[in-house]
Amino acid sequence: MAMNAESLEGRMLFAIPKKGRLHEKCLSILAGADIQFRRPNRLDVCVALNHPIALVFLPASDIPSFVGKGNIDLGITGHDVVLEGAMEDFVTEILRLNFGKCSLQVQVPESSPCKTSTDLAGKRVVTSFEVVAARYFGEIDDKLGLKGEQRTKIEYVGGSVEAACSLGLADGIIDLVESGDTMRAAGLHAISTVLETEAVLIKSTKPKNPQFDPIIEMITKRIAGVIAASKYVYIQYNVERTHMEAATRITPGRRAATISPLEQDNWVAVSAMVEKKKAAQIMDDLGRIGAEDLIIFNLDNCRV
Ligand SMILES: Nc1ncnc2c1ncn2[C@@H]1O[C@H](COP(=O)(O)OP(=O)(O)OP(=O)(O)O)[C@@H](O)[C@H]1O
Ligand SMILES: O=P(O)(O)OC[C@H]1O[C@H](OP(=O)(O)OP(=O)(O)O)[C@H](O)[C@@H]1O
Repeated sequence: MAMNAESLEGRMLFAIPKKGRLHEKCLSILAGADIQFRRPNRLDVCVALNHPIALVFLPASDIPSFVGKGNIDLGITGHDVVLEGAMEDFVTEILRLNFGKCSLQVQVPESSPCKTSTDLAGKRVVTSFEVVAARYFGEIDDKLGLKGEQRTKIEYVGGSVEAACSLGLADGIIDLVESGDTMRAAGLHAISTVLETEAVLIKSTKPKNPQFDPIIEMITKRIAGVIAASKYVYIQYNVERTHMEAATRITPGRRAATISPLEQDNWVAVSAMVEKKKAAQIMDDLGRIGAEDLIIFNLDNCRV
């Protein structure tokens, strides 16, 4: 189906990274929020089948400026990408999405004498994040009173940043680190963290189309539910009434734990949402205070 301005009339435009690290997760968020679409091969704009929304598939790095300028109403990208696009005053990060988590770090060869970013000041730094890097080293250079040629030389490369030191192009780099595998394989180590990032849902600070506020709010709530459902599990267990207080200290729930009496005297059933990453530890702790019949349920979706 060819897309024209008419078919987009009255539709809230929602930008999604078209490829790269964030793409797949965004598709599962759209599915979880029940935004249905059929994307014809190679087409970057497609209308949702069940909402007045059009999805626009764009490079993650272009999304902040489109949203910031108001050409697109809503978008998903990385927090790092917002900062690199210098768009933090033009977009509002309405939700953290709990994926695409990594850190932007200053790295040097294992053998480098530079132990801190200050040691690296004045030298050559290669990065794909030239805006963030210039700001970061600009402040250090200012503090050290470095002028002109003495200041840190930031050079942009589009990818394979980790190769720059071994190629003799740089004394250090600024690049994203998740597991650290890329950094270690290149014989580098981190000497400082410039920022922590994760995927974010963004809208314009000054929306051009305020008529879309209600649908943006609805989609935001749905996505928040999808994220919470992936972050939390539901735990249910039985415990003697005398241990109830200790038990609810371990599983206080988001608002409060649900406690129901059991037919068996002096026993209660407790259920509560707990963070998925803490679930194993919580089960150990509950076992220690005598909780029994522990069951963990995954959540498909929720509103919290
Ligand atoms: N290793 C990683 N772990 C987690 N998130 C990451 C990682 N690398 C990148 N990201 C996040 O994904 C965003 C986009 O990174 P990615 O490398 O996929 O983009 P891209 O370079 O625009 O894509 P492509 O290389 O396909 O053009 C980053 O800005 C960051 O927010
Ligand atoms: O710490 P790690 O888990 O190794 O991840 C970090 C790597 O991931 C990203 O690159 P990506 O693999 O997306 O490729 P790119 O260099 O083409 O962006 C980033 O630029 C690092 O190189």
